[in-house]
Amino acid sequence: MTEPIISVQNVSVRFHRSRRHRSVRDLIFKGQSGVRAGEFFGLRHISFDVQPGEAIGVVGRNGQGKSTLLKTIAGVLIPDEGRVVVNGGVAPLIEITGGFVGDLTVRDNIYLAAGLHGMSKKEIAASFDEIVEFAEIEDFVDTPYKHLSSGMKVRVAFSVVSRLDEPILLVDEVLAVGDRAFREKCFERIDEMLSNGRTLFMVSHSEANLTRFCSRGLYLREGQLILDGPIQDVVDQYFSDSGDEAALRRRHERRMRRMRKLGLLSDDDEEDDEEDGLRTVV
Ligand SMILES: Nc1ncnc2c1ncn2[C@@H]1O[C@H](COP(=O)(O)OP(=O)(O)OP(=O)(O)O)[C@@H](O)[C@H]1O
Repeated sequence: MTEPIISVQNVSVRFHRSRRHRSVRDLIFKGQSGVRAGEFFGLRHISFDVQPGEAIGVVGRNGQGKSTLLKTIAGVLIPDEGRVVVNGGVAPLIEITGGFVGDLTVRDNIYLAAGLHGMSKKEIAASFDEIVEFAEIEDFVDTPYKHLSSGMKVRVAFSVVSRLDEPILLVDEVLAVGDRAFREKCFERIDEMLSNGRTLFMVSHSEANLTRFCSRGLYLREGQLILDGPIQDVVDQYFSDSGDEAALRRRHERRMRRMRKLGLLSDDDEEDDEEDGLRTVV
């Protein structure tokens, strides 16, 4: 087996319910494990390795630590305990507003975001038209970023980040705000990146997207990794644990079967449901 591209060893992240930042006292006593009053584990004793080229889907109900895990891999969050080793650059499609400055124009933001991720001015200039064209924001390049719609912001972010020549791609569910046609373009871009040997980490609540892109799944509950296995096993376990979501899925499948019977849907349209957006963050 080759060296893992990502190694997460016994990682814990603690959050405080009412405080954004830890106090000096907390930092001094940081070595202690366990939580103090008001604290809780965002991630708790998580361990796994990822081989280059693997595509991993992260599942779990709201607030169970999925984004926190992606942020520790992106290096945005430093774990309180344990170690995250990432052997390669990361293209983080997470927290869309993160790398962008509202008062700067779209043009300046493209240069800024791509530059922050190590692209030279020359490289950005060479890719600029393609980035704008992919995002379909030709008429808005000189508009302040803050005046874009949320869908347009996601387009710009995805277009820039997916252009980065990094071996690891992190995708949170931000693409949910994009429209169907743009989502499909993004999915095709992700397919291309995977076929070029990229390693993918994707957070999604959509079985269709998880099984389309990922071969392995990680299931988080209350910050703990409760299952690491083939994506279909992980998805099945997740849906069968979440009673409401399983019911929703069955209802959706019944509706699809009915529509297919009536000739209103081809097999290819099957996955087109509200859930199939991803959440992207830069
Ligand atoms: N910076 C922070 N400070 C305090 N608590 C936080 C912080 N970031 C996340 N949390 C909390 O940690 C828990 C896990 O959050 P996280 O965003 O990782 O969940 P998630 O699984 O991605 O959820 P969702 O599906 O709703 O996006 C939640 O209870 C959240 O409120």
